[in-house]
Amino acid sequence: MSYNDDFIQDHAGILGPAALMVALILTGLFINPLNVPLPSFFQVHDRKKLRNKSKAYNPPKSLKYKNFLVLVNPNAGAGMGKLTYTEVIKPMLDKAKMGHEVVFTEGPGHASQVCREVAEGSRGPCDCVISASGDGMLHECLNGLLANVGADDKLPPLAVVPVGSGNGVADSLYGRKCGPHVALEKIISGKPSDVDVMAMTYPNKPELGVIYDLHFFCWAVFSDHDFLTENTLRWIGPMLKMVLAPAIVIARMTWYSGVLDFAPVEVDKDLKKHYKDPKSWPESPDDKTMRRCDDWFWCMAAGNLKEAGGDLAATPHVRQDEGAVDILMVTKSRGWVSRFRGLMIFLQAENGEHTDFDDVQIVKCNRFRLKPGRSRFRNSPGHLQLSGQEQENGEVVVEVRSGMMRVMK
Ligand SMILES: Nc1ncnc2c1ncn2[C@@H]1O[C@H](COP(=O)(O)OP(=O)(O)OP(=O)(O)O)[C@@H](O)[C@H]1O
Repeated sequence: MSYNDDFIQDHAGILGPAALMVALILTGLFINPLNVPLPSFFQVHDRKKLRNKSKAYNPPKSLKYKNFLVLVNPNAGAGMGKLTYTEVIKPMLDKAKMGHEVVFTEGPGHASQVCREVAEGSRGPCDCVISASGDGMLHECLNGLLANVGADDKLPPLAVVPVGSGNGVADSLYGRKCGPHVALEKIISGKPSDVDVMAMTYPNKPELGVIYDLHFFCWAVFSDHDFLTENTLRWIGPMLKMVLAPAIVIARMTWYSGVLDFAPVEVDKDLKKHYKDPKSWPESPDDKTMRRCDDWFWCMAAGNLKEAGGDLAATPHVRQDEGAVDILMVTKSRGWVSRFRGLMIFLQAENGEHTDFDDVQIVKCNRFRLKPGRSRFRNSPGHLQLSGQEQENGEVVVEVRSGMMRVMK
């Protein structure tokens, strides 16, 4: 037996864990394949990559907007908010000679408070509010800006630099998986464009006021999915949870009873083939301008932008400024959808091709009312969400406010 063999035998108990530790550190430093949140010490590899790309940025000569407010969620996604600010946002804005104020948010509610101050004019001039975050904090910024808005108030446009786990707004505005450099480049040289806003109220709980969203309303399968990614599976990191969550919701295949009334609007001729004829549903007994879908739902969502996040083009034909949203439904009246079929719908939604399935129904509307019921076997009320943010569950009315906000793109 050689000296090496003796050494291995004597230290067998410690060598295994030590090797594992070294492997983990190397993985964290150089690869991080699961994209798990890492302490800043481990982010050397990401820092270099981001810095080099920022160095290559060549800003246009004359730029109209000068004062940006940057809100950074340091805990969004893989915890890359601060790093993205120091290695991408600050250097690129400096290169473009744009002034900016930065705020690192300290927790939920902070971004909305700052945006409220912006809307009230108590924070100085602001040409654009950039949320370096996922969809959730952008939703907060929108609600802060619109909290006390008057009809003539001129609000700064919103923009988002994607650092979250769900980046559906950035995917829709700047291109899927665009990354922070591409998004910021488009923001810096972009111009404001109108975007519709969904205004949600609770008819039985007026004290909850109005909650706004410019992206995605969901109930049933999408909100079950987002509840898993935001809560139960948050600790395993952004990449793994995005793989596990769809697998879990498809395995469970939960159906919810509910009553949906929607006010249909005309669809462009060339897009009609992707939409269901609203006359397939009866008039609502409560409102003759609406159609009623009283059914079991596996899926019910309303999208104002094409991308829901997580590489799903859930409502691929909607436009951000048409004064309407697209409702996506899978209901029992077209037959109970099997798990395999559910999986196919998820897979096809990656390219937005699910809208051509017979059991997927898409309608365009400018107002809807949802009375969510309970799930079929577990009697669970499910979840209501706006941009992945959990909302109080109950009967809701959603109205589309045409061009109520602007986004920089
Ligand atoms: N410093 C902070 N610490 C913890 N949570 C924060 C902080 N700042 C903001 N938040 C909250 O975190 C939530 C999620 O934010 P965000 O969308 O930026 O991240 P995310 O990880 O991508 O989440 P999502 O899964 O919604 O995409 C929001 O509700 C926001 O208010």
